[in-house]
Amino acid sequence: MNEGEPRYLTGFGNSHQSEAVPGALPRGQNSPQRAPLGLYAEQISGTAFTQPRHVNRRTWVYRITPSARHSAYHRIPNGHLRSAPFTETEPTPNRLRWNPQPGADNPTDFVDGLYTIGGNGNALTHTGIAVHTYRANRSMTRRYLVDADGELLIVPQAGRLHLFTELGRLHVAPGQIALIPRGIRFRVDLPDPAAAGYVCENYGAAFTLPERGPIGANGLADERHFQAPAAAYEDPAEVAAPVQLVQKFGGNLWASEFDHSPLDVVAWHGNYAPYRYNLADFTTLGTISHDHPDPSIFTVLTSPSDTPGLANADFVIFPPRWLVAEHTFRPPWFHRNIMSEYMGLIHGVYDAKAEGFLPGGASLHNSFTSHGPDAETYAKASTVPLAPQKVDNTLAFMFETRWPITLTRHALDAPHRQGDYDAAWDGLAPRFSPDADADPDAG
Ligand SMILES: O=C(O)Cc1cc(O)ccc1O
Ligand SMILES: [Fe+2]
Repeated sequence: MNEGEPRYLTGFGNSHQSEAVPGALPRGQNSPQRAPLGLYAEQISGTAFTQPRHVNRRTWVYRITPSARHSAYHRIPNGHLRSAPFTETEPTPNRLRWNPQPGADNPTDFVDGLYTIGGNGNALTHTGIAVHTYRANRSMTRRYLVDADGELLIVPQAGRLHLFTELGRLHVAPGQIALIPRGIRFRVDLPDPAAAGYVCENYGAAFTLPERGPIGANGLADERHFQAPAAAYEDPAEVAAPVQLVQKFGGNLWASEFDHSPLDVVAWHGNYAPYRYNLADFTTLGTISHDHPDPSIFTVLTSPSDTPGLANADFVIFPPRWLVAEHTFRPPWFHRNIMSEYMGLIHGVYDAKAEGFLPGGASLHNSFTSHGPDAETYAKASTVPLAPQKVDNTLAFMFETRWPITLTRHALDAPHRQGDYDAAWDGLAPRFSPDADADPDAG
């Protein structure tokens, strides 16, 4: 059940059904007196039973051992993992940027390699997000992870990840993303010597696709490009018990010893499932006349809040695209927003930053901090002849969130944080001249 390319089920939020062994899924009902093939039935509810149908998420699993059979959890060290509420540092109005974080020296699996940058909200009241990075150089062996605090949006930057989840296997590479729902158990194998990337731990409402409004029925991310895993389970004969299940709960790591693999689901049906998505499948829209659109046009996934249009978090990408706007300053404009923006770079160069924003690096522009193009980008983009231009070799992303992100102590004091980020805007000298043309670019 463990070899080769995984099989996938198509569609975002679909009600899927999948059997690793034919006949494992009961027909016509969820909980027969005895489930097929000697399996145990269990329901995993990602939403309250009574939430409206369009957001209701639950999956029925048919497993070898009930997940209830395990010993007590005990606390284990959190390493560099931290949770909301974030109180280690004062929220900062400064613009911050980090160089790529050094890789791990010691043997480090995905759990050990989680490193929290910061976040907002509260893990226990299911609001806000945490931003983490990961650096790993070995597979999780006889070890599994489950996060009761939030869902995990994993954005690989270097190295592939093989995710073996309760519901089956997902392979992801840089340029793709994976989402592990809250409460779903998994482990991470590394087919390459090392892996690095970013994680948005979403404490709030599950990520969903944004409304398209006047865009119409197509464009942005399409439901059919999301893939959930087909059922797959670890062969009990191949798992050397005891194994450790690490649970993130209330901001801390806990561990329980299991005498069997927690990945023992032989069949499942429902709509609460992990998925992967290839960012190259995103249909990128932009202006075909003038002016730079707001980046909400690049939203892949959104975690709504109780206020319509105000996201707990948005996952936004800046993929390769054509720029054709006439008489327009084409890169992002100077701006200050109520929303807070954590950005990372998967590869290439980001169009607002000619210098210093590196693949594997990151920036944070908290609520109402002034930012935008650096001096070099401004100088070029305000004078360049405006022929149609392909922005290629680039893939940046943003975790945009409704509340300021408060940093962890280690992220604020990190040696790889750039001390001179403010200098990016130093070269923007005043150019005001009352006698100049009123509107030299008027179209
Ligand atoms: O700050 C950034 O680079 C992200 C961003 C991009 C854009 O095109 C418009 C606004 C915005 O915050
Ligand atoms: Fe911004």
